[in-house]
Amino acid sequence: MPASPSPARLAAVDLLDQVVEQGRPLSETDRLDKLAPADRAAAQRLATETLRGLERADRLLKPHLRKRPTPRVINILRLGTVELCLGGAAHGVVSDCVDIAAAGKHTQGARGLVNAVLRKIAGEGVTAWGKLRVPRLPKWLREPLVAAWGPQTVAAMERAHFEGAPLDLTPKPGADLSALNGAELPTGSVRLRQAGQVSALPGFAEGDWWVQDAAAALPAQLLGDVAGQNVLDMCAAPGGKTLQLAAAGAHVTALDLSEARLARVQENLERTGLKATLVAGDALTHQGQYDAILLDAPCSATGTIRRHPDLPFAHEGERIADLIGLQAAMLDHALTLLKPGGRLVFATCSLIPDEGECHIEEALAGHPDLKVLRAEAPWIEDSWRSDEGGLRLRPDFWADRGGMDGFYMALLQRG
Ligand SMILES: C[S@@+](CC[C@H](N)C(=O)[O-])C[C@H]1O[C@@H](n2cnc3c(N)ncnc32)[C@H](O)[C@@H]1O
Repeated sequence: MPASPSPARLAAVDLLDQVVEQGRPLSETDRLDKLAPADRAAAQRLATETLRGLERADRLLKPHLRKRPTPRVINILRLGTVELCLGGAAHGVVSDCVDIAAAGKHTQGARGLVNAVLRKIAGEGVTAWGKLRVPRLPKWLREPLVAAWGPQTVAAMERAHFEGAPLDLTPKPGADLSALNGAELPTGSVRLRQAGQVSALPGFAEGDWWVQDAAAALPAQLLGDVAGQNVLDMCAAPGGKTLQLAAAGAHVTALDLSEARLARVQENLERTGLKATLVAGDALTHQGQYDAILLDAPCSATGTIRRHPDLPFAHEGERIADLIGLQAAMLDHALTLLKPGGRLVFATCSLIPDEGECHIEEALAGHPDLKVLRAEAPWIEDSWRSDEGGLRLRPDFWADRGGMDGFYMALLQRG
């Protein structure tokens, strides 16, 4: 009888099948729900590391595979290859991958192949790994990014994607995060290089902080002092920016189309002891008048590939044109909800200018009473400023600190 493989590795191979073979993003999986929290975190880490290194793994595996094995066997080999090349202990990785093959009706026959290939990788592949090129973005995304930012910048972005992302936390005002031994960033986020299971970290249960990339924490800060103001967070879930605005003393209306995602905002509010009014509804028809609005519009999320390396595999950009139309319509409607003199931050976690800079150029052309305000904060670097007055953040920025998500944001005011 074959030994049982580790639940985390087995789940990670299932996740790879889902992403690479079925084109389904990791965020849509329920495969991890029944795992213990530590296994869930390990499976997630193994799957994301394998997706980041997939191009390199395939290059190392190719000379050892005379006939192409089934997709499931390839994914077992990819997982094992990446783990070995990132320093995994050869005996444990190889025998577990063999056990994963042995556990499947359609993969049992490939046990010998998995064993032989991974032993070779453990012997020779590990040195070759570091000499291979940094994995590239797929063509559908690489081409428009090269057109927008040039080949050198895109290569730097790809290096940042391959590095992966640290865990950034936004502290609740007044909370003491010293037990986490993180590094405080100039923008106020606290960065942890090695995090593990988030819910086991000190201060999680007490609601002292929430997980939020350092770049994602900036749009809410651009609104400035919101204490006592009525603020609409127009696409609020899962709620990182709602929490920031509530913690800054705003009366927040947190709107989102998805009731299921709003439930996560509610959980986050309860855990942190913060307050906001939750509204399930459509940003395109919502009514009201607000002192300030944060529009963190749905987008391609291409700025988050460091954390979500499944994204380029899960689709080929076919929804981006629709998203661009939706973002423009949301911005137009948001402007009608703003009191005279009110401020609006438009933001997307995208690397594509059509989802960022271009919207602001068009909004300025279409609304003569609209202006872009110069964002002022001590942590803003000149290289972040874009021509139309917004901030363009890229994953290759802050390279020596561990990078940041790609984001676009602009602070607007109606006359
Ligand atoms: C980029 S996410 C928002 C992230 C959030 N601001 C945060 O910081 O946690 C975009 C959100 O827009 C919501 N959404 C999509 N279409 C919408 C619509 N028509 N009206 C309101 N919300 C919408 C999605 O459900 C998703 O939660």
